[in-house]
Amino acid sequence: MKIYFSGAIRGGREDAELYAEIITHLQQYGDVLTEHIGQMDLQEKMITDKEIHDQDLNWLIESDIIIAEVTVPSLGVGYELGRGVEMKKPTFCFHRSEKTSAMVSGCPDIKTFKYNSLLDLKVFLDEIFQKL
Ligand SMILES: O=c1[nH]c(=O)n([C@H]2C[C@H](O)[C@@H](COP(=O)(O)O)O2)cc1CO
Repeated sequence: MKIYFSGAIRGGREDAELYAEIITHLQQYGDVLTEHIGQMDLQEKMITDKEIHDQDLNWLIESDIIIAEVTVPSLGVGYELGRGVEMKKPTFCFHRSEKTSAMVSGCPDIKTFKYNSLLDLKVFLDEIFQKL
C-alpha cells in the first residue's frame, strides 16, 4: 500500500510535529511516500519548484490512497487534493478547525472528518485502513 500524506509546508509548519505522528501511525499500513512532510527541520532542498511539483505528482500517481491534514491551509495541499480526485484516488481529509474549505468538505469524492485529538484521528485512520 502506497500512501500519499499531504500537509502544509509553505502554508505554515505549526503542525509539523503532528504530521510526523500521523506519518508514523500510517507507516503500519504501508509506505508513506511523502515522509519528508513530517520532518521538523525540513529544509527545502536545492531543487527547483518544478522538480518538487513533478516528483510529488509522480508520487501522487503511484499512490493507492491520499490522507491529508488540512487544518493549516495550504495551496499545495489543495492542489494535490484536486489532482488526486481527478485521478480517482481514495481521498481522506482531516481537520481540527471548526470548518475547512467548502471545496474540500463539499466535494463528494473527498471524505472529510473533523477531529479533536490525535487519538481520535488514529481511530479514524484505523477504521479507514481496516475497511480497505
Ligand atoms: O518543498 C515542498 N515539498 C513538497 O513536497 N510540497 C508538497 C507536499 C505538501 O503536501 C504540499 C505543501 O504545499 P505548500 O508548500 O503550498 O504548503 O506540497 C511542497 C513544497 C513547498 O511548496
